[in-house]
Order: sequence, then C-alpha cells, then structure tokens
Amino acid sequence: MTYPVITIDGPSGAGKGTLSLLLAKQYGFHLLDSGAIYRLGALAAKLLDVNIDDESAVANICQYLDVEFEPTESGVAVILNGQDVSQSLRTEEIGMMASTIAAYPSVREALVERQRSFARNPGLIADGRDMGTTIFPNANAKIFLTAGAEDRAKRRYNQLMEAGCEADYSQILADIEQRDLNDAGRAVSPLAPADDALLIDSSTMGIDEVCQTVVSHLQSLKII
Ligand SMILES: Nc1ncnc2c1ncn2[C@@H]1O[C@H](COP(=O)(O)OP(=O)(O)O)[C@@H](O)[C@H]1O
Ligand SMILES: Nc1ccn([C@@H]2O[C@H](COP(=O)(O)OP(=O)(O)O)[C@@H](O)[C@H]2O)c(=O)n1
Repeated sequence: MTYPVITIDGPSGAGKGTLSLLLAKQYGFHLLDSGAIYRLGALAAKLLDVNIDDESAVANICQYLDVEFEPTESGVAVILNGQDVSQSLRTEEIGMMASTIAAYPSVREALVERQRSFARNPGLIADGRDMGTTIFPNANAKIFLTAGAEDRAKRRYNQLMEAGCEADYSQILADIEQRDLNDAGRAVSPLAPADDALLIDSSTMGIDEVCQTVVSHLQSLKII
C-alpha cells in the first residue's frame, strides 16, 4: 500500500469512534465506520419489514445498500436511500440488531469489498471489530482499544443523555455485555485483537491520553 491504513478495533463504547474521528481530522485521512454499515443493514431490514432471522434476505439487502457517507463538522452523516439516517442508526435497538446480523457469514461476506473500497489516498482510519484481522490484515498500524464493561456502559449512557435521548443504564450495560458475547463468540471474524495490534485499555484514560498514546505509536512506526 502506498498510503497508510490504520485500524482501530474493540468493543462497544471503548472510544473507537471518537479516537478515529480525531485522528482522521488531524491527518486529513478518510474514515471508515464499519459499525455504521452493519447498523445500516439492520436499519434497512427493519424499514423493509424483513425478518432479521432470515440470513439470505438480510445478506441480499446488505449487498445492495444504497448508502453515502458525507463528512460534516461533527462527524460523518449517513445517507440511506437519499435520507439522512445518522440519528436512527445510533439507538441501542439498532446496535443489538446489527450485532445479530453481523454474526451471519453471508452478511459479512457481502460487506467486505464495500469496506475495502474506503482505503484511498492520503490514508484511512478504519473503525470496527475485524478491521485489523480480516478487512485490512496488512494495515500499517493496528490498535485494539478496550475498557471495562461498566466504564463503557457509563460512557454510552452519558453520550445518549447528552444527545437528549432516553437511556437506562442497566439496560445499556446488559446490551453491551450481550453484544460483547455475540461479537467475541461468533464463528466468522470474531472480535479479537490482531496478533500485531497495540492493546490499549482506556478504563482509566481520558480520550486525550488515548489519542496521544496512539499518535506516539504511529510516530514510532514512522507512519505520520
Ligand atoms: N477515554 C475516554 N474516556 C471517557 N469517555 C470517553 C473516552 N473515549 C470515548 N469516550 C466517550 O464515550 C462515548 C462512547 O465513545 P465512542 O467513541 O462512541 O465508542 P465506540 O466507537 O468504541 O463505541 C462517547 O461519548 C465518547 O465521547
Ligand atoms: N467491523 C465490525 C463493526 C461492527 N460490527 C457489529 O456491528 C455492531 C455495531 O457496531 P458499532 O461499532 O456501531 O457499535 P458501537 O461500538 O458504536 O456500539 C457491533 O456490535 C458488531 O456486532 C461487526 O461485527 N464488525
């Protein structure tokens, strides 16, 4: 690869999206929010009234998703069939549905090339669960960002409250634990650090410290 690909994997609420956006802005790199693509598959199935237990129907929807990602000041707006669905994507209901369909091998296969197509000059920050293990195994740098389940649930709770959404901490914690189990336990591309990933536990770190740790790592690899 002539341009750098940096992968940021880890469980829900670890801070991957926040870190990825900071890095993409700082270095002018493209950003792949792969979780948003699984969420889009789940949302599209819901809007079309397709049963998410029907693997082949869901995989077909994922193969032909009509989606655009538009950079904005605060992140990336997600446009599905011409409609901005950025808000409806972020609910825990869609997160849980995404986790269900993400276990289907044919859904993952249908989304591989779409994800790889984000790798372009001058570089890519790829955020997800299997970026370093499956989608970009030759990435220039791989980060696995984690934090304790309770810390992650608190962060998600605060995030939803700040966005003016309803939130129930116990439910969020239960959902996060369930998604951790689904993501780490599935047969295809389970959530796991790549052998060559830098592991960061952010339980007691602020986002600035996390970002500085990653920047130092990228500098030591002479990527930036
Ligand atoms: N190190 C951190 N310390 C405290 N809060 C954080 C940290 N990293 C991220 N957050 C906050 O936690 C919430 C979830 O972070 P996010 O980046 O969406 O996680 P992920 O993409 O891994 O699910 C956001 O509100 C974010 O601002
Ligand atoms: N590369 C990826 C990204 C997300 N996913 C799935 O999609 C769900 C939603 O991902 P997300 O990154 O938007 O979730 P959060 O970490 O933001 O809560 C996850 O729970 C995973 O099951 C995946 O399997 N592989």
